[in-house]
Amino acid sequence: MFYSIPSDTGLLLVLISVVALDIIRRLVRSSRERRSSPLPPGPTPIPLLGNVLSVNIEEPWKTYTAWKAVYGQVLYARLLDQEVIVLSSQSDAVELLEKRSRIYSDRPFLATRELYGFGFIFSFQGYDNHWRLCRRIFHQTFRADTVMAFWPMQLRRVLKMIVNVIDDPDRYASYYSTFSAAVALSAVYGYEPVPGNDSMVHTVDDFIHAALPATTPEKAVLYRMFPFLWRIPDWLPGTSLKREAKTSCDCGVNMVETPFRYAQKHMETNQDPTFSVVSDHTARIQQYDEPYRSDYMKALKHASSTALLASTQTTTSTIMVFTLAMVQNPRIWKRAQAEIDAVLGTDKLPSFEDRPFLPYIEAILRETQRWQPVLALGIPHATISSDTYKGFYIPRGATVIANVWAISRDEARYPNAEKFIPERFLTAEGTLTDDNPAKYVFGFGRRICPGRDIGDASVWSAIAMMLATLDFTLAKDGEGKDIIPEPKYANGIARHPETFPCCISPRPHISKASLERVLARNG
Ligand code: HEM
Repeated sequence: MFYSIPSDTGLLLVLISVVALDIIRRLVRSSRERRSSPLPPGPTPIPLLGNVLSVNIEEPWKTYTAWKAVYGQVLYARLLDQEVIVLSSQSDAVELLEKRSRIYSDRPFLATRELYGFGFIFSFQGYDNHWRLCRRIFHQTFRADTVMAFWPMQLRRVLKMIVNVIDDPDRYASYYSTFSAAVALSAVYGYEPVPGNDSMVHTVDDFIHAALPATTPEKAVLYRMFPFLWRIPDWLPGTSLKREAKTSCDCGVNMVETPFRYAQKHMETNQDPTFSVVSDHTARIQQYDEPYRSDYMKALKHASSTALLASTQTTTSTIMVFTLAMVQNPRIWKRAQAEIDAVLGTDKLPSFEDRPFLPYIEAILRETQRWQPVLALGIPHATISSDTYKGFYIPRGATVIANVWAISRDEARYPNAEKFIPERFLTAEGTLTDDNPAKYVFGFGRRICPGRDIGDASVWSAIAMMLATLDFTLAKDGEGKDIIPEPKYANGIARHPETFPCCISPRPHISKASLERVLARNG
């Protein structure tokens, strides 16, 4: 793992010692700060490394969930010098991250953030004025009562996605990505990508691929433990980390600037530009003077590119999870189709006004969010000051993780939690229960996902429209035998099943031509 470290072992030992002393100094300081209350229970740490070697790096949520069984719902671990509090119940997450949000709304230091050009992603930004401004921009365009302006565009983009899937079913996953990127590009920049090979969609993909290695915990640990790696001169052999980081920075700049330039040009040349985050806020910016105007412009660029990134991965991953669940459970999509046909008939496609009358579709959406949460540990928070909770000491600067995976796997609340069972969200009368996973899969408190309303609308429209128009069956091998999908999960920015073989085809009364007619009628 450390093959790219320079061969000067003497220098290396000195530097490791410096890092080790630094860890000891910080641990001594934080233990002095500790008063009478004990830390929450947790696994026994080993000197310096803490519990880092006991964590499943690929799927840390599984380690934390296993620890919950031993140490309880509020536990403490140490990863190198990083103190971590894991909250494995919704009520503790609400109590701390929401009710005490003035303490729990910071983000932990991410060693790879600046190095890999993530500085613009405000999801990782500390709790400061720049974050507040980005958040306000988001809220003004994406709050629950304004996102309805995007509904017609979202329904149109879903239909285009379904037409493409009918045309070329083997590439379904790539059409899901185009759909998610198209909604974000349209809502944020007023840009309508072309299907297949759109250059703007590529700017997002390029950044994700370049930046992905840096999002792995191993890389963050590497840089945290050996910050001098970044200062290795370029001429030394084995400086691939630096090259990787430079590519990521270049792609990041491209992702921030290219769509933004497009949006500005579009506004200059159109009397009536499409409503979007950029058009909305470029108008608002005019009322301010410098230096606030420059701060606002910077925040607008950062909020816009963060929206593009945050929405693309999460939406695609959720639709992938839904598809897997449907292919594995034909009974469920057949029941959903029966509900749609009973409520709407077979001549009409679902729209948002129909949503309250389709509880089974809603239950499928909830179960999709619960069954395989795409952000299994949310995004970690950090404490701004120390705190005491349930008699335990919570240190200042601790990383605080809401373990969404553990919440979704609580057998008392969700019997047979590994199974996909939408009925768990329905009463005996067929109405929805009060349990809504949206209350935990979108995070908590002041950092709760600000794109949740538009994200929810994208996912609902995709699920409802796909169920109304498509059948989901097992693919066949060369001998005509069913291929049972055994999906592997990719744990990148958002967790999702990798593409798996399946057969997605139009329902008997649906054809590509009939959907194209609907699209033509709706512009
Ligand atoms: C559709 C599925 C989505 C899921 C499951 C999801 C989930 C989450 C979660 C768990 C967080 C962390 C919340 C916390 O720290 O407590 C988050 C943050 C965030 N999400 Fe989403 N999200 C989704 C869609 C979107 C969309 C569509 C957008 C943009 C339009 C978006 C933009 C953001 C941003 C900007 C943040 C960072 C907020 C901050 O740090 O203050 N998300 N999301």
